[in-house]
Amino acid sequence: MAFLCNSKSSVSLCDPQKMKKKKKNKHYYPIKLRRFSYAELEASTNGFSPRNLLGKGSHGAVFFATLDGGALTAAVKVPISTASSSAENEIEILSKIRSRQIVNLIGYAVDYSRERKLLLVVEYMPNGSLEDLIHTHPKPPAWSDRVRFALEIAKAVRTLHGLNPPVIHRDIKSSNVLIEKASRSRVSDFGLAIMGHVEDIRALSISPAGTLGYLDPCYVTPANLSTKSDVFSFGILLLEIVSGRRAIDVDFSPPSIVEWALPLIQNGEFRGICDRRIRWPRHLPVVRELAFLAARCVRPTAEKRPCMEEVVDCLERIKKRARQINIWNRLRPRVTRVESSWPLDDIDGEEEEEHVSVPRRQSRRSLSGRSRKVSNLTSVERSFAWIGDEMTRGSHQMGRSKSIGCFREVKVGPDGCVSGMVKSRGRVRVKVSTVRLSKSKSMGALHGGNNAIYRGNMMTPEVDELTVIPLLVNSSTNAHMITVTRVGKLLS
Ligand SMILES: Nc1ncnc2c1ncn2[C@@H]1O[C@H](COP(=O)(O)OP(=O)(O)OP(=O)(O)O)[C@@H](O)[C@H]1O
Repeated sequence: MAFLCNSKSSVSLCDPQKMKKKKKNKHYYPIKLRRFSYAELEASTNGFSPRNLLGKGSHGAVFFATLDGGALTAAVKVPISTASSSAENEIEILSKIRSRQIVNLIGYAVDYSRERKLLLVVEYMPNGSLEDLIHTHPKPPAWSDRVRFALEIAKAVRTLHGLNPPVIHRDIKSSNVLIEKASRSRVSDFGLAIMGHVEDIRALSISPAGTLGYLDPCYVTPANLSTKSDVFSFGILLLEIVSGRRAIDVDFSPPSIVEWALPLIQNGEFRGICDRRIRWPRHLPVVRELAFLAARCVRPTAEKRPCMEEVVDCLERIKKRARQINIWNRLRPRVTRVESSWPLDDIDGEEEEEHVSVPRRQSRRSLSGRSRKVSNLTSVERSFAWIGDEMTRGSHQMGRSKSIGCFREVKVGPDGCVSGMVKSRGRVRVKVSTVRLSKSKSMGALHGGNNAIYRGNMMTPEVDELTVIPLLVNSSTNAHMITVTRVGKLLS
């Protein structure tokens, strides 16, 4: 049977006959499932050796396999006998879908010797699951990665819901999100997924299923099934991503993540739901928006939850905001405190106090007159703080920022003034006559000379769309590298 494909989606529902015609479209991939022999899979997993075991779930075990003489690495899912219907279901659905957003099916094998079990061969994801990453990894993911993961998962679910007929995954959770080599996340495990129009599925009276903690409370009878059940599970996953706590965790009171997080969100206590293992102060606006989005996804009334399209849009905005904050973090001199309405700086001791350090050529003492804690901000630094504030309020002015080059042939005068040429990677070559490096080590602020201050940015008069930010004075080599950042939109 052929199904329609949304050309914008990277998923294809495939009819092999039509695939030939569509082959040129990069969104379409031919789906040709390979049939492996049981012996082949047995050999490729060293006889399903515990050393090859990647993990166990309620439906069976997953083994690492090396096939085709080492050319193909894969994961082989061996279901427990009672779960063979889940394997059949997974083959049924994954044989029609191919996407970079999901863990695709490569092929299958039938174990004739036992209870005619179906073994699934799926793409191998070398970086484990999101569950491992959030809960057990020694270095938990940073905020920008968390937002990216949330967006990738949301896009995958949106794609599934956007198919014709739609696919409802029914088991969105952190252990079903696997991380590929390039750290991208993909949705896996389609054992419970259902393909079809909601009305048709409801008529089939398939019993509600899912994982405790992620299961939509509205979905208690087959008649209540809708794509909004996935939205609920996604909301739980989002809370897990933000808080770093499990969907159900008896170490917390209340153990249910929804009951624990919602009152905190309603009271605006975003610090309370943040994963404390990572530095977070400046990302509080991001956390706040993620939390609001999660709260909308887990609304008790399914109709009031957003659809995945809306969730993706919202996460795109949050991702932009996180990126702006990251840029701002790089631009902003590290300060003990900023004299602005920045709401995040009063966080218990998380801000680093940074003192001025001096390039090797100058003694610390020779600059001592100028050295200061940066709580005494210069006008430029204050202007930077203004940019940060704008970002927090959601200004999109800083949307386009790109490092395009760095200072070369720079001289630092005894008074701390810097002059030299900017050699950009592109065509622009800017002469910067004098900038005073009022703070060194990893950050500095520019002053005076031929530079003008425009809405908080340092701007060379020669090229009005460049912002010159001294980022690094490499004292070990005496090379003075100053990053030049293009912030065109700010100047509009
Ligand atoms: N394609 C894969 N590549 C690498 N590791 C995988 C792959 N698929 C599964 N795993 C690992 O095996 C574990 C078990 O996966 P499986 O899908 O069987 O169960 P689960 O999702 O953890 O739990 P449940 O079956 O109860 O939903 C996963 O947590 C993951 O660590």
